[in-house]
This record gives sequence, C-alpha cells and structure tokens, in this order.
Amino acid sequence: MTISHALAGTTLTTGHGTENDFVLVPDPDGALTIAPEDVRAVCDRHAGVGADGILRVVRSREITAGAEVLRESPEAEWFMDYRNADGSYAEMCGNGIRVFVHYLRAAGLVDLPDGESVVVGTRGGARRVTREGEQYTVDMGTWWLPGGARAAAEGHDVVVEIPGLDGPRGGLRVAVPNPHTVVALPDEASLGTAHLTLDGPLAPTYEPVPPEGTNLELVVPLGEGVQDGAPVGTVRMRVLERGVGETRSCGTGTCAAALAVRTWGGTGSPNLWRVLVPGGEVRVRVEPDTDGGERVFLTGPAELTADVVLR
Ligand SMILES: N[C@@H](CCC[C@H](N)C(=O)O)C(=O)O
Repeated sequence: MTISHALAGTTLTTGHGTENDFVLVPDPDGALTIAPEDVRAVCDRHAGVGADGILRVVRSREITAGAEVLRESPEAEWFMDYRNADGSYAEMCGNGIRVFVHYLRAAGLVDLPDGESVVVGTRGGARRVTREGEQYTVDMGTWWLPGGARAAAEGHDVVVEIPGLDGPRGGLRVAVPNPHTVVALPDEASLGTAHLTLDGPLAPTYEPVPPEGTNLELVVPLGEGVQDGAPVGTVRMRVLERGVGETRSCGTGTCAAALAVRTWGGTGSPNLWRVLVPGGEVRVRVEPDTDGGERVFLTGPAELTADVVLR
C-alpha cells in the first residue's frame, strides 16, 4: 500500500453497517484532497486497511456539493463524502450514512439522544437520520423507476446475463437515487450459484448497458406475514456493488430490492420489508410523499470497530 502524504499520519476509524464496511476519514475543515489511488490504497484488503469504501467526514460548507445541500437544508452541518473502494464517487450510501452518524456521535460532533435526528449532506441530497436505540432510521428520500410506468407494468427494463445462472433474466432498474438493477431468482439455491464479480469473463452483462453503471441485486422473495398488525414482506438478497464488487450488504440496494419486489407484487403489496443480506438484516419502509410520490426509509445497525493511524 502506498498512502499519499495527504493521509499519512491521519487517524482513521473503521466501522460497518451489516458488514458493509468503511473507513472514516476525519476532515472537518476540508483540508484533505484524497486522490482515487489513495482511496484504493486504503480500501485494499491485503495491502491497506481494507473496506468497501471511505466516508470523509467534512463540514458541508467546506465542499462544493455540501454548499448546494446547505441551500436546501441549512441544518446539514456535516457532509458524508462517500467514495467506493475503486475511488469513484456515489450519490448515496444507506449503510454508510448510519455508520457516519454513529461516528459523529462517538466523536462528540453531534449530540443525538434516542429518538432525535440529524440531517446529513450527501451527493444525493440532504438525508435525515433518526436514532432508535442502537439502530438508525434514514429517510432515503423519494425513489423512482428510470424505466417509468412501462417498466413497472412489464416488471423489467433491462436484460441481465449472470454467469452461474441458466440464461438471461429480466432486471428492473430502481433509483434511490443511485442506480440499481434488481433481478428476481426463484429460490435460494440459485442465489448461491450466481457469480458476482465486476470484471473479467464472469462479470454480468446488461442490455441496454446502464449509462451511469449500476449496482446489481439478486433477490429471492420469501413471502409475506404480519408484524404489529401490518403486512410485512421478506426478501433475501445478494449484491454486486458498482465500484466495489460483491459486498455483504448495501443499504440503497436493500431499498431497491424491497421496492422492486413490491412493484412486482402490485397493489396491496406490503409497505414494510425485512431484507436479509449475508451481513445481517435491515428494514425498509415505504410512505406516501406530499407530492404524490413515495419516500423510502431504511432502518439498521451501525458499528465502529477500530481506530487506525496510517504510516
Ligand atoms: N454500500 C452502499 C452503496 C454505495 C454506493 C454504490 N456502490 C454505488 O456506486 O452506487 C449502500 O449501503 O447504499
């Protein structure tokens, strides 16, 4: 690992949300310029610290994307500057933002009593995060189907070839707001046989190719039940993340998975979902928005694991 002088000597913190893991880089005054190769070096699991991505902790006023967020949400003091392990930027990270808020609390940068919330800037806009005991609920904002009503009616708008599975599958694109493609599989056995890798001959192919890339979720709907008097659906999921590879969880991906299965289920499909991932379990809730659309909420845990000083 070669860490540039920009990060050498910095104390970083590692953490995860359902085992989707991150390195937090404190940079409150926006003094750091982190090159893509620095991100790759830190995230390298063999020669670096090892993580699915980094979360730079910076004040919104210190970063151009944060200044835009502040115009809409002046209370968003802190900005989650998320980078995938390959150094690329993404609009939003649903697991990362819970870990980010947990870090803000642990570092004494916010006071967040149980039941209260904090607004955090992201490249996808401002997001309100509410503490619920040891868990956090994120208002992930509005969601949409890039393929529109036609994709909803047909149930898919892209054809995906996934090595390890027998033949092409229909995928439904979901924006939350980062891009996802959700593919349904009939059973958990086929979920296990799929190859999920970003590069080389075993990488999935898409027709049409998503212009901004995509995260890919393979889902197996596991049925519906009732919880506290409300219908709740359950989904098992594996995910191949854009800019990372297969991860043990993806928060925006769990939202996309629940939203796709709910779309396929049609009217009367639950608004509450349990999504089971290799790294644990999260909950996804859908509510009507004031403008006629819908908002999606993600609830799950966050952990901090270590402080690391880079040499
Ligand atoms: N793991 C994240 C999503 C991170 C961004 C994604 N790889 C992308 O490029 O869109 C999550 O928990 O949502």
